[in-house]
Formats: sequence, structure tokens, C-alpha cells
Amino acid sequence: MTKILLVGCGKMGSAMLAGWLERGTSPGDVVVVEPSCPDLGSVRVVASHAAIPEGFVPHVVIFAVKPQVMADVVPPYARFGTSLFLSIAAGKTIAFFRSLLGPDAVIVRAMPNTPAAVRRGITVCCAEASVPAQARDLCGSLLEAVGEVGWVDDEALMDVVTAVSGSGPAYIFLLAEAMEAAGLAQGLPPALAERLARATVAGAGELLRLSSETTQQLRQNVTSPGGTTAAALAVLMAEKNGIPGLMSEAVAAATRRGRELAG
Ligand SMILES: NC(=O)C1=CN([C@@H]2O[C@H](COP(=O)(O)OP(=O)(O)OC[C@H]3O[C@@H](n4cnc5c(N)ncnc54)[C@H](O)[C@@H]3O)[C@@H](O)[C@H]2O)C=CC1
Ligand SMILES: O=C(O)[C@@H]1CCC=N1
Repeated sequence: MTKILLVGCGKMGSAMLAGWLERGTSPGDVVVVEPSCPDLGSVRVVASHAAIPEGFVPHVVIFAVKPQVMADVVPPYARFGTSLFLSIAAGKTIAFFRSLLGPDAVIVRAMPNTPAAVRRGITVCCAEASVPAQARDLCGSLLEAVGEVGWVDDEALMDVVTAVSGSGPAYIFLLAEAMEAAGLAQGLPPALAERLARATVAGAGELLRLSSETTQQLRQNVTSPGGTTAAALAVLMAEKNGIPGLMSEAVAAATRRGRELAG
């Protein structure tokens, strides 16, 4: 059985942990290092690396803490040199982890997203060519417990992945927030505005998932010539300040920020 050491059990760590347990990982095969010491039932939780039970030798150490604290958090884990190290942090490069874990460390960098909490995430992984297939398979199966998994060879793409799918759920939630606010402004009662925005984003997402039509076709299917949608899209797709231009700027900004976090 795969022994897992999870370092950081916040939003992403807890989503992954729930996925592993649901997939049949035994709670006894997981140790969580989390200073806030949440009650995780029969999963052992310790407040710091110093309290990891002696004799627990993980097959994989997963870093799920914020990028800004990673340089302080990682070094004590170099003692698990025979493990695979998996990071889900934005920005932080494989070279950064190698500098802290040693030249022989086997490292995989991954970028999941918060729909992992409902097993509908998408994660992209990246590893150097020297990383064995067995290590890649282990990462793949751990991350498939919370959704789809893909791989890229070019690490530079990880910052773009982060900007599109890592941060992407926030763009969709913002869209729902904005639709709700706009409905309110046009006179809908608050509860109805909230319900319509949530159900519309969720329903459109499900249609997108199940349909084989392109996103463009799905949009056109809603848009009658001279109708209401066309009136709205003339605003949303305007060359100046329309969603396509804004999204392009937003993804570029997030990509730049990922590069800044590299360290
Ligand atoms: N929230 C998101 O949408 C996504 C986040 N990520 C990445 O996942 C990582 C974690 O992000 P979140 O789960 O959102 O953050 P979070 O703040 O919810 O969780 C981080 C956890 O790390 C814990 N922590 C702090 N110091 C620690 C230490 N020394 N040892 C062990 N645990 C420690 C904190 O108590 C906290 O519970 C980040 O690197 C982020 O870039 C990746 C994809 C999506
Ligand atoms: O905002 C962030 O930096 C993290 C990475 C992707 C989603 N949240």
C-alpha cells in the first residue's frame, strides 16, 4: 500500500485527502502535517515534521502549502530522500525543489484546481525526463482520485496552466457573482438572482462537459438573430473591454505572477 505524507491540509490538501480515502486508501497509510491540527478521523495528524512517527517512511511526500512559505517548509523533508516528492504549488519550479531536496530527489510538479473538492478537478503534471514511469504513474493515480490528469513536458507551460485551469474556477465564480449582481440591479429579488446565476453557471458547465459541440457552437445555440442574447453579447464581445480581451489580459497577468513566485 502506498504510504502518503501530506504536508499542508488546507483547501487543496483536504480535497486530495478526501479523494484518496474515497478511492480506498487506508487512513493508516497517510500522515498529515498540518499546524492547525484538524480532526481528520482515523488519519494521523501532526503539527510539524518533527512529530512524524518514527518508522513512517512515505512513498510520496506531497507539498500543499502556500508557495510563499515553501522555502521554509521543505528542507526537513529532504531526509525522505527515497520518496517521490510532489508539489502542487503555483510558481515553484522543479529546480527550486531540487535545490532544497538534493540532486537525486525525484520531483513532480502539478497544478490541480478546486473542483477537486467534488472530484471534478483537472490537474496538469510536469516532470523531468529522468523521472521513472512508476513515479509518474503514482502521481497520476493520486491526482486522478480528484479528477482528470494530463502531463506536459515543457515546465514553462505550468505557469500558463496555472493561469487557465488553476486559477480558472475563480473566473467562473466571478462570472456567477456578476450575473447575480446584474440581475439584482435589474430588479430580481436577491434569492432568485442568486439561484438563477448559480443554476445557470452550473447547468451551462454540465452541458459543456457532456456535449460534443464546440464552446463557440454552444454559445451560438443560445443566440437567436436579433434576440436578447445577441444584445448582451454585443456588449460582452466588444473589441474594447469585452470578455475575450479582458480574459487574455487576466491570463497573461496570472502567468506573469506565477513566474514571479518561482523563487
Ligand atoms: N486554492 C487553489 O485554488 C489552488 C491552490 N494550489 C496550490 O496549493 C497550495 C495550497 O493552497 P491552498 O490549499 O489553497 O492553501 P490553504 O491555505 O488552504 O492551505 C495551506 C495549508 O498549509 C498549512 N501550513 C502552513 N505551514 C505549514 C507547515 N509548516 N507544514 C504543514 N502545513 C503548513 C496551513 O495551515 C494551511 O492549512 C498552494 O501552493 C497553492 O499555490 C494549487 C491549485 C489550486
Ligand atoms: O491563486 C493562486 O496562487 C493559487 C494557484 C492556482 C489557484 N490558486
